[in-house]
Amino acid sequence: MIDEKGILFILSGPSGVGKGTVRKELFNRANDLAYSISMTTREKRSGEKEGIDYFFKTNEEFENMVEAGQLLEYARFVNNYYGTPRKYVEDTLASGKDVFLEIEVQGAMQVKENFPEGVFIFLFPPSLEELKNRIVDRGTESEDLVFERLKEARNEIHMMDAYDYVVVNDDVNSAVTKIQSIIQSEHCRRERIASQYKQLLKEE
Ligand SMILES: Nc1nc2c(ncn2[C@@H]2O[C@H](COP(=O)(O)OP(=O)(O)O)[C@@H](O)[C@H]2O)c(=O)[nH]1
Ligand SMILES: Nc1ncnc2c1ncn2[C@@H]1O[C@H](COP(=O)(O)OP(=O)(O)O)[C@@H](O)[C@H]1O
Repeated sequence: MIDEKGILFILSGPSGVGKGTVRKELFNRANDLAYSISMTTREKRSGEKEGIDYFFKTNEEFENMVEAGQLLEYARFVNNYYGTPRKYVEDTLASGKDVFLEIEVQGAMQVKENFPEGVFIFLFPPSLEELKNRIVDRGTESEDLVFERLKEARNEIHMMDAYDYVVVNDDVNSAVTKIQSIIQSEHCRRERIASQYKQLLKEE
């Protein structure tokens, strides 16, 4: 058995581009990835469940976690906090399993500082018009918040250069297939197969 850590994959991109949709489809297909469930102070949307979609926290609880260093990264996004639990990510990677984060851009940049070996994937909208339609059609935001999120999206798209891969989310299935290919390529790139080969030679 070769002692290998899992790989950290970070899917990011503007709000409304389809990160949640793509991530859910990816997890329908892949059972060898661990999804890191985030903490948030935003209100639970109808149909969302504690510990499945998010861990829902009060501002005070969230700030205490930040203070105690329990978050790998966190960001304020449209008046709410969102953050990734450090221990879950570190323990799961150490156990050899890949971890998948779906987070906004500011947080992804913090992860890049702490985990430069992570694989950063930017989900890109087919167009800004389509991005706006998706946010409006989802119907979870008031008109003001749609405007806020679109403004944020323009800033986020500028950060694209910092990513390892860009995937256009024109069609959910093809975006997920591309992400699965990225995951496969990264495993090959990190020479897990090569190290297994070395192990085999040693055993000869
Ligand atoms: N930095 C950071 N962003 C997160 C985290 N969890 C979710 N997000 C992002 O926060 C943004 C808002 O999430 P949410 O309110 O669920 O809206 P939606 O993803 O646009 O449906 C999205 O871009 C999420 O990807 C996290 O742990 N850290
Ligand atoms: N490839 C796609 N084509 C058309 N609509 C999409 C696609 N991907 C996502 N959507 C829709 O766009 C809206 C925003 O998607 P969501 O996953 O909530 O985005 P995000 O998590 O990035 O904020 C949802 O209504 C979703 O059904």
